[in-house]
Amino acid sequence: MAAANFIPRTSFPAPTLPRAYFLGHHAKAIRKMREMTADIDLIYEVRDARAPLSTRNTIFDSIIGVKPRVVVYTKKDLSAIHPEMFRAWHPRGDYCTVNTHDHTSVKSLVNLSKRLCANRESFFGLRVMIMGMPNVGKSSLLNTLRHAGVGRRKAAKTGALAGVTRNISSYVKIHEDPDILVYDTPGVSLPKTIDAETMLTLSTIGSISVGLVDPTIQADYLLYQLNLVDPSGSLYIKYSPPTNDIEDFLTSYCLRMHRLSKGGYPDLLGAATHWVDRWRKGLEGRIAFDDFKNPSAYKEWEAAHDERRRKERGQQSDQKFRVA
Ligand SMILES: Nc1nc2c(ncn2[C@@H]2O[C@H](COP(=O)(O)OP(=O)(O)OP(=O)(O)O)[C@@H](O)[C@H]2O)c(=O)[nH]1
Repeated sequence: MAAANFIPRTSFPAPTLPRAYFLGHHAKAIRKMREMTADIDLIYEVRDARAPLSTRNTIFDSIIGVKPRVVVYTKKDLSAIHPEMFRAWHPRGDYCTVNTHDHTSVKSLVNLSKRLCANRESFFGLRVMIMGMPNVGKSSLLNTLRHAGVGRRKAAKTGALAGVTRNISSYVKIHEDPDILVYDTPGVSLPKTIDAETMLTLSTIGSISVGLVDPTIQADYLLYQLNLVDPSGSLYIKYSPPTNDIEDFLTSYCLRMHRLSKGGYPDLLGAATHWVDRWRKGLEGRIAFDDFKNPSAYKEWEAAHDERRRKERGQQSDQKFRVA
């Protein structure tokens, strides 16, 4: 189809998807977090800056209660969301955006933590617990804080796949004078049914287990999102002309990237995995899910978004959904 005539899809047909990703160690972690929070002074609630709403887990609200919390948006180097959006969402300033691969970007988090807990007296120092969905970068954050604060090496194992951390860590000192002690926790997903759009977003950014959602569906959802951002197809033009057809796109991608199977046929599944992974790693540019427009629209959008999800949960038989 000629680029000038190209019209992107305005809705994505809800595919048949698993609507939950809640494992035994998630439930165990929640129980343990509830037990431990009485002795915790501050929570770092970690979300992915590419999908700030989809990686917000409301179960944490009930665990955290009235404890001070800083929302930490990781992967800011991969996110296309304007910093103003985060500022508009957190007018009290109790958040920060970080790239956990950059030690300088976590310093503001330490300063904010000291400020938030300035008037408390404790023999133990400031005790912080990190919480967040799987694969959002919690362990990477801990390691970077430790390196920036006390110059020590990696304390927690990290990995590109969801579910690397399985148990709550013992505390790790990330700052001296005042002492700041941090506990890492396993990524926890939503214990209830997840709406289709959130499930697609979480799987495309890698926050649920590989294999739960077909890579071709992830690639199709990515193509749909990229076409919404730029209908000229510029975000993937080096592989294919603008298209709404994932098979056409993946076939062009295979030819361009020489991804052919033994008989010379395009390896569509391999291409889907490869392309999505390149976006996850930032090799194709920055990306944003959860559809952000401008700061003033943010609050209304968030309310509409939550309402839509509530409705969708009530009408699970719906075959189609629209992105706001
Ligand atoms: N580009 C970029 N990658 C990041 C950032 N933070 C984490 N990552 C990568 O994201 C992946 C997941 O990071 P982890 O720290 O293991 O995530 P986690 O939240 O501890 O994961 P779970 O063990 O599933 O709970 C790793 O490949 C990290 O290198 C970031 O700020 N920028």
